[in-house]
Amino acid sequence: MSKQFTKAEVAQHKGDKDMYIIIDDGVYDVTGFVDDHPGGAKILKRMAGKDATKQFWKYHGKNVLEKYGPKLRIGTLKEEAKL
Ligand code: HEM
Repeated sequence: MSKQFTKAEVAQHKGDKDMYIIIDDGVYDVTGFVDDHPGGAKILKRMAGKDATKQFWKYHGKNVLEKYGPKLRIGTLKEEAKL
């Protein structure tokens, strides 16, 4: 079973050497990828620790996640009670 993260846990990983982002229900470690990102490091760093679902699907298709997802995905977003 893949590791589960809360949004609060992901939010702690927003440093240059420790960078997670959320896309849909997946948590991705983009630390080693950020400098290779074809869209630039800056735009990706701005989403560090956050839910980048909307931004991701605005600029990329499913094929991008199929290609890079397996290498970068480290777990799943934990379902949290909605108040
Ligand atoms: C796991 C996360 C991500 C991966 C694997 C990824 C990967 C890529 C790839 C492969 C491309 C080139 C696309 C192509 O050649 O068609 C690209 C372009 C781009 N990405 Fe990302 N990306 C990620 C996250 C993000 C996020 C969160 C943003 C926005 C905040 C972003 C913004 C962009 C932009 C603006 C481009 C350039 C689009 C263009 O030239 O038309 N990316 N990305």
